[in-house]
Amino acid sequence: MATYKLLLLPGDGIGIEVMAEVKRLIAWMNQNGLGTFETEEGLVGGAAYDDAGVAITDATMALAMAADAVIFGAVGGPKWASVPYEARPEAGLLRLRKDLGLYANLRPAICYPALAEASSLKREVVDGLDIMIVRELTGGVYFGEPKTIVDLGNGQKRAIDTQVYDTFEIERIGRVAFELARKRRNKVASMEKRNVMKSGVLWNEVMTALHAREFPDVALEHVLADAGGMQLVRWPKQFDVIVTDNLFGDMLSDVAAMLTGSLGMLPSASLGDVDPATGTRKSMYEPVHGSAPDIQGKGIANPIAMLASFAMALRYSFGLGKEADMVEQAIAATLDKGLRTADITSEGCKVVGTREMGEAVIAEVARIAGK
Ligand SMILES: NC(=O)C1=CN([C@@H]2O[C@H](COP(=O)(O)OP(=O)(O)OC[C@H]3O[C@@H](n4cnc5c(N)ncnc54)[C@H](O)[C@@H]3O)[C@@H](O)[C@H]2O)C=CC1
Ligand SMILES: CC(C)CC(=O)C(=O)O
Ligand SMILES: [Mg+2]
Repeated sequence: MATYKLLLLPGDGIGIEVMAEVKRLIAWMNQNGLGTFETEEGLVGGAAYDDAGVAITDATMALAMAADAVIFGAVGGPKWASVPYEARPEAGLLRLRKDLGLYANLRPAICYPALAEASSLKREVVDGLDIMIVRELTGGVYFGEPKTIVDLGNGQKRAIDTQVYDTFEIERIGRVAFELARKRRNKVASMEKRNVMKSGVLWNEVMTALHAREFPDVALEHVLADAGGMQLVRWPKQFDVIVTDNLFGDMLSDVAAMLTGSLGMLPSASLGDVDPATGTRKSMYEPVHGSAPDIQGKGIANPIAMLASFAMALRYSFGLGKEADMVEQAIAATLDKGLRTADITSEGCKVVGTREMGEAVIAEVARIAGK
């Protein structure tokens, strides 16, 4: 059995708490012959800033480069509200994404049947929901230059963020979306704002050409991103794959998270190109949520997004699809039994903490694996 090298970056706040449950799962899988994983751990975000004055050190970046996959918790928090902008915790995450070339962020939003009641929307709107948001992750306004605040000298300041997209960036994320759609329900909704943004005009043009040239068998619709947000809460089941830019993808995936019951449910995979020489790709797996300062240290964070992110690592980085299915089935079975963390609780359910939920999921993996 191949040995895989994982770099674990718990980060800050509940990142550390939910990562503890992934560590428990990895240890269990190692002990029970479901995989062979070697783990190393590093600091990122506020934890790295406290230790070394930067949001991620070059040494930790080198470990990330050498790993078969990075498993990331979450960064940030009020403690670091006034650190220099370049050293803010979130800068560590952005550097990992950019330097590892992780341009494709897959954010599946699946509403587990047991959780249809936990959504703020009506059961029939979310029951059976299964959509995939494909967010461009290394371009757009989060990275474009100039990015600055200038003093205008008259008591006013001007903040500048720049939205930049080149054809190749739109094409490669489009390709990821169309290829995923072919394995799903064969539908792509491309979301931009061509009515007010030049980047939206180019996005639309490139997606249309790519579709005609390489993916005419997939249904493509163009949706203005604001209307897309509205449609996501009106009737989300109309969508299969949504492809969009970095900023809109960030926002729309938080919206989609609430369809599934909680931000604590949404996993993600961030992928780079496959290296033709080795057949491998750089990758990082992280929950969609942040460090949740409002609940940190209470032991009540939902570890499911983090555990499901690890399941995505099994599937997308290690070809362990069967094991990934087991973890996902174990999550569903745990929810079916009525166990809930506080963020997804509903009447008649048993509220448990982070650790109890992690242990319950592992117990279900063991049952499914016959161990
Ligand atoms: N990938 C990352 O590391 C991200 C980091 N952040 C950072 O996290 C910090 C807090 O940001 P917020 O806007 O509060 O977003 P957040 O995602 O941390 O929290 C939003 C709300 O969702 C709840 N929540 C999130 N994850 C949960 C979980 N697993 N279980 C139960 N409840 C959960 C929180 O308690 C909070 O009420 C900020 O510094 C922000 O920049 C935000 C988003 C992503
Ligand atoms: C840099 C991150 C904090 C941005 C974000 O919210 C996300 O990627 O989900
Ligand atoms: Mg976000």
